[in-house]
Amino acid sequence: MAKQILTTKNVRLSYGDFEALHGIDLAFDENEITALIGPSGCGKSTYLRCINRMNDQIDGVKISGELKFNDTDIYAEQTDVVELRKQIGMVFQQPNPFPMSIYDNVVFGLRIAGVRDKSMLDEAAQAALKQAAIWDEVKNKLDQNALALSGGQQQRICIARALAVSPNIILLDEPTSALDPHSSRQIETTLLQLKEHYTIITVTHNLQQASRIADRTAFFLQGDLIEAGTTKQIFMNPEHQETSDFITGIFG
Ligand SMILES: Nc1ncnc2c1ncn2[C@@H]1O[C@H](COP(=O)(O)OP(=O)(O)OP(=O)(O)O)[C@@H](O)[C@H]1O
Repeated sequence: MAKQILTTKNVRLSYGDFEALHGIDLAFDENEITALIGPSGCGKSTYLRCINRMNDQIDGVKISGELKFNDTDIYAEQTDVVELRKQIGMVFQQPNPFPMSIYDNVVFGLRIAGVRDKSMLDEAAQAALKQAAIWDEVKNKLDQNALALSGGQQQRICIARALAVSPNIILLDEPTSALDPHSSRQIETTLLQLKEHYTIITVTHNLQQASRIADRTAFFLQGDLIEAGTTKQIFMNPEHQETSDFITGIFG
């Protein structure tokens, strides 16, 4: 039986007086891709950011409920957020490589963690770039500035940067929405390969993308989780009318 790696129970989040999440119960199995879908403003990104405490920095945010990564209580006082983010990495909508070489981008997290050994860094950089399916394109120019790469290549560098610190879970917030169709498909192929080693949670507006890559899909609407299930069930046989309306394009 698949192992649950992350469980969230009754997650509520308010920005000041505005409650953006109304009590989300959702669990994730290891080595699966889950797509979070729903119309704009329904809380997908807010929920995703709760998982590695990226909302903590926002003024006036209140979060309650239980979020557990394996046995770690994500919001417990003693939880080390830097350590948590090593294990739960994140890739954003806009590729955001740092203005430094490809190599320095990929080993950035390892250096922060104190790794200085050159051969360890080299090995980790090569492994992460291979896993992110960009090694062949950059292996001869690792000292080139990452900002000189195309958008799709930059996004795969960002994926490599997230992978280099050996996370368990990778969160992706619309990772392909700023990319052309060819680059998007390359990222999709990469994600499908990565799920062998990682658990992947991705926000997407692209329903075809969700149906192509996700094992499970969760449909959000106005701060509620309407339903979650296998992608096939959500797309072919949803339990709720709102899900069906969204999938068939009646709203959203
Ligand atoms: N920093 C913030 N301060 C106040 N309100 C916010 C903040 N971030 C998001 N919101 C509000 O919370 C609600 C959920 O936003 P969120 O970005 O999570 O939705 P989403 O489903 O990811 O939307 P989209 O698909 O457009 O990215 C929206 O009403 C949004 O305006």
